[in-house]
Amino acid sequence: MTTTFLSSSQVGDFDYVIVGGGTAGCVIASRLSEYLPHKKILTIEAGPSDFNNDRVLKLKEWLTLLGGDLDYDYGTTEQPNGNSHIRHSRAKVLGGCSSHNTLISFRPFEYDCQVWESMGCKGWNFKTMMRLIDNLRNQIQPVHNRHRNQVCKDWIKSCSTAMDIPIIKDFNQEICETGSLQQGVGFFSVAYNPDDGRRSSASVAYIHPVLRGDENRPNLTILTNAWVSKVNVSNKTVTGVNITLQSGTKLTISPKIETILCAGAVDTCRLLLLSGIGPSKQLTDLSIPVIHSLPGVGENLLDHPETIIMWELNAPIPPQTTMDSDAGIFLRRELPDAATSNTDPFLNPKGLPDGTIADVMMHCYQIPFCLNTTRLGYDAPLNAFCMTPNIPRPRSRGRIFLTSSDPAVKPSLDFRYFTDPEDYDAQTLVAGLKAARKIAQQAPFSKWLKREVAPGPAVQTDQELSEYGRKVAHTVYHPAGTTKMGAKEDEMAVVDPELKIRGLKGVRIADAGVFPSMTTINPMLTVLAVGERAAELIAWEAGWRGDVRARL
Ligand SMILES: Cc1cc2nc3c(=O)[nH]c(=O)nc-3n(C[C@H](O)[C@H](O)[C@H](O)COP(=O)(O)OP(=O)(O)OC[C@H]3O[C@@H](n4cnc5c(N)ncnc54)[C@H](O)[C@@H]3O)c2cc1C
Repeated sequence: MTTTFLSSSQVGDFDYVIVGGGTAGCVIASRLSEYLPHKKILTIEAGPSDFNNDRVLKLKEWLTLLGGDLDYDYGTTEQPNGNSHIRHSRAKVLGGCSSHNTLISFRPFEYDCQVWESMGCKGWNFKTMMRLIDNLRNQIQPVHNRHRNQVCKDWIKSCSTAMDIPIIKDFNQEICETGSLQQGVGFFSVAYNPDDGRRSSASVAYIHPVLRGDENRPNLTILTNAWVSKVNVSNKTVTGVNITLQSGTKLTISPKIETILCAGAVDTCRLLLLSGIGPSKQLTDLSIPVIHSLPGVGENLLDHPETIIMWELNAPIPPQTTMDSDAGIFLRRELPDAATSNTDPFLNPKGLPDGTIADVMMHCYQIPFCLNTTRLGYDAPLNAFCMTPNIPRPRSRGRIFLTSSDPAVKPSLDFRYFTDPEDYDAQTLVAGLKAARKIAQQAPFSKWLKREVAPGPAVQTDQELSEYGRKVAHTVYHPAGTTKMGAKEDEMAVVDPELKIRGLKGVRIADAGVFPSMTTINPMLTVLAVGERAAELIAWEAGWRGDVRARL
């Protein structure tokens, strides 16, 4: 059972404390309680439980959760080259963002792992990542036949013909076999149960079996509706955290062994900064005592920005779907191995060649996904189809920082969208928009289309497309990298390859914040793998020898 109550006599009972019962946090809670049955584990989640809550569990309802009571709903700072109006949804519920996202599931590319290793992330290679992902408990498969509608099928056919690229039956199988995706189109793999349309989120896959009583874990306590406000440090050792229960009661929890921070790429660094762990100048300027100087906290904010092109349809979309975004296309716009000429040493420090792996991606949306187009005056037709070109390996990077020592003030998220000096990011969107138009002219998909709504036929030149594409730019909701993993010599790294915070004992970070660079694809499976890896590393240190391959 989950609980919202903890008594003051229990504060010293636990061996491990996990902050955040989100995507990675649920994996770690489940695995640690399995691997170390004699250790007591406490998971502290700010939001409520998702157990038996169909409002959260029904995947198709995902959009209704955004901006609501289960969303931290972060804004962005002014984005001179992009869109300053983007809202960054982050879930406040057990399962974290895997409880309100679209659960599109991709394995990382071998190239992504090579770049990570080249940045000092020893042991995070493709073989290990594939082993960890093979071990995930989520139910993941390509969109079921019963959820494939005719518009989407026709779109896939037209993508294949117009761009002269293969239809991929199973993207993840392709990644396993070849290490990446080149150009191709197909239905996504999704973590869901096709029989009832419910999520196979981190909480459903890892925690619900315990809550249902199918798995017995007397050593696991899941405290919900409890906010962690501070990480406590003494003599360069994290001694635990301060929390506020739903009742308002404040407690200090002191684990016997370790604290694991899994509050996500925004909230882990928010919590660290408020605790005095981060860039000294920022903290001093805000009169927050510097407990441990770490310049990298909040830097290296990564995301997958996307833009949108929308058509009105001749007829309503047939009802079959998983969550209105069932398929996607991968393209290559740059010459082979173009990444070697990237001049930013922090993005690809060893100049690893990227061959011809995909560098443009588009999701399709079978709904009017018009959050950002209506603001510019475009209409929102009832029957609409959108393509959303995104930048798989973006070159602009931003930062998260505090503007106040008041914990109630949300941190500022400055993504610095489209600020890379080579204009690579904006050009990628332009290439995507042009490809989308080419696909729209191709039967059988073209037969469904009545008119292009946005940007509309008047917008034609590369410059016009770039301007439009950046103005309506949105996020694929993938913030990462703000407490990045890296080598000892990299002073901007926040954690080492064992996920331990530099210079502190008794603490690790395991969430999307540890990504040193962005994965080419949607990150959720990689975050789940970070959770699996963290659990192995922690359990190994405590004497678990369940999988000898777990050693670095
Ligand atoms: C709308 C949306 C759609 C997405 N779609 C996809 C997709 O289809 N495929 C994909 O691969 N990725 C997708 N993503 C991204 C993916 O879901 C995230 O990258 C991933 O889930 C992040 O996991 P995490 O463990 O880092 O953080 P989270 O899952 O966000 O977990 C953090 C947890 O910590 C809790 N927490 C935060 N602060 C505190 C605190 N102070 N005290 C206590 N608890 C706290 C939060 O409530 C939350 O439960 C999407 C994301 C969103 C928002």
